[in-house]
Amino acid sequence: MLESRSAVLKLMQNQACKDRCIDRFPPPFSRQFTPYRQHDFSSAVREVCSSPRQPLSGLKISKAIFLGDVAVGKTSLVNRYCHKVFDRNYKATIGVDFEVERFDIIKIPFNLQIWDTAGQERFKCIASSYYRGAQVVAVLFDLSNMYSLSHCAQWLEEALACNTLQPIIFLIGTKRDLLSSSAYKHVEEKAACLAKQLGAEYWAVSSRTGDGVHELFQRMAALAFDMSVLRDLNTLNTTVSIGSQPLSVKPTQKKENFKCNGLHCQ
Ligand SMILES: Nc1nc2c(ncn2[C@@H]2O[C@H](COP(=O)(O)OP(=O)(O)OP(=O)(O)O)[C@@H](O)[C@H]2O)c(=O)[nH]1
Repeated sequence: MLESRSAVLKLMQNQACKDRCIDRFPPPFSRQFTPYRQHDFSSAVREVCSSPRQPLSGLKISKAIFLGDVAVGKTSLVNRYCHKVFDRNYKATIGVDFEVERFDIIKIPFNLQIWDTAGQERFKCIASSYYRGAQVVAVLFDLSNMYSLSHCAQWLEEALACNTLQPIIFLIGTKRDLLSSSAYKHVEEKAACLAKQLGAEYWAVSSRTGDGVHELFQRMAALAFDMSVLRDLNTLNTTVSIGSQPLSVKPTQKKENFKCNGLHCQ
């Protein structure tokens, strides 16, 4: 009995490790809908992380903020990923909620702080006081509510106004399960165009079914980690010596425009 219980525990631990250990760079939702075109961690990051004398100090932490209109599904997305649950009932977030997810990225411990903010106008000034220092800005909209898409630029503008360094930006369509394939395609065209204008990576997910959720967070963590290590290296020096080989540090994340697939962006 005890043996089988510890076997189950071990299995669960292995699964948790598999979920949170990232060695390969996770792909975007679509290669067309991202300004982040790299296929792997930056070579400087791989090199410094595999060195026994890696100069990175302390635990790596990045802050991700989740923004968007009321009831678009911010809390549901965070809860689906962090606690593997989905609640049909709506409970408004008051101010902000906070979660920390621990990853092992190319064998380096990394914490992603997830700040789930309130969409309701009356809590906005509390929520916006948490925007500062975000390395990731995730703007969410409800795929079944085009109004929520039209407010995304405003949400992003407010987040960027509080941050001096350029964050990694995601535009995330939620509640994918509520749309038929053809209805979804129509929304995707508009959302992908907006993502391009905002310099954001586009994703569509469902917290109810879990579709795309794990992949999204893996991608978010990997991009945030890569950027964070590059920034550390830049601050340490523009050149870090590993053994006798000097390691050149590239500038932070290069952003490129992505194809809009022949669509008209309005
Ligand atoms: N069908 C479906 N419903 C969803 C999904 N995600 C969220 N919901 C529902 O949408 C409603 C709002 O979800 P929340 O996660 O509370 O929304 P929120 O953006 O955190 O809301 P605020 O805290 O007020 O800003 C709830 O009733 C959820 O059950 C989804 O993927 N599919």
